[in-house]
Amino acid sequence: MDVAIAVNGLDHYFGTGEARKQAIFDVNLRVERGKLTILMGPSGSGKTTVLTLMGCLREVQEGSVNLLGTELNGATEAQLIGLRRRLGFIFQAHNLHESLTATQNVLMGLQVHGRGDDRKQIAAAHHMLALLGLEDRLNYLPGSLSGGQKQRVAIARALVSNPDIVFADEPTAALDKDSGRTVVEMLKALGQERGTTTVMVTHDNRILELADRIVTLEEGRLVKDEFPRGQSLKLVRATET
Ligand SMILES: Nc1ncnc2c1ncn2[C@@H]1O[C@H](COP(=O)(O)OP(=O)(O)OP(=O)(O)O)[C@@H](O)[C@H]1O
Repeated sequence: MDVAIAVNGLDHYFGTGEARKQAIFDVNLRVERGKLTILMGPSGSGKTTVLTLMGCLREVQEGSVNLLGTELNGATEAQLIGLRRRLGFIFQAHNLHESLTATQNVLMGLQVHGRGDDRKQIAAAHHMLALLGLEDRLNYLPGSLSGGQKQRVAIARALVSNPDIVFADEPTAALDKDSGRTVVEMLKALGQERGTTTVMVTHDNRILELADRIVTLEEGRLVKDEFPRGQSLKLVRATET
């Protein structure tokens, strides 16, 4: 398979000295390019820690994370900056700039990449907002948007740069059933059309059926790895060799 992320023997610790506590234990995972992988598990099982380790948002302490062909354990700051440019992040706390309109917030997702001229960038931002059903909210400030609308602006900001990998932590939590499903269907379509890989942490049972793969963590360990469309882990491993 075409691997976007390969995790091997990943451990992670929080705290120092006597307070040092292991949160992640020997996680091994290969994430296939263009697929939607969901991370599940009880609160405190380590989902966000694994997501942020894979997304270069936390330093890899032990084990290996190979992201888009680059090893993160021991990577230089320049390598990490280069890699982060190829990633999109959608988090629960959407961190929109309150003084910027929806369009301007989405443009932030492009300007850090320094791409294209203004007109093209604005058209891309408007297109992405329209895909998320916000065509009549382009010039609204976050303060005048609902929680679900703000979340969709954050999603547009993450996707507008056409990232190779999208890391999403509870992206549908603030959305009603239909808009939650629409967002996940969009991420799936991006996988099929552009090869975008999505890794998503969710408790939202309503979207599980859309996943290509569901990985379950418990107490920092990977305990289940399922392919809902009947493809078994064994088969995938067999085609790798
Ligand atoms: N910054 C931190 N300092 C100390 N311990 C932490 C820190 N972040 C996470 N932990 C601990 O690591 C473990 C895994 O936390 P993590 O946030 O990854 O779990 P989670 O599965 O994402 O939980 P939730 O579903 O509640 O978001 C927990 O025991 C948590 O208390």
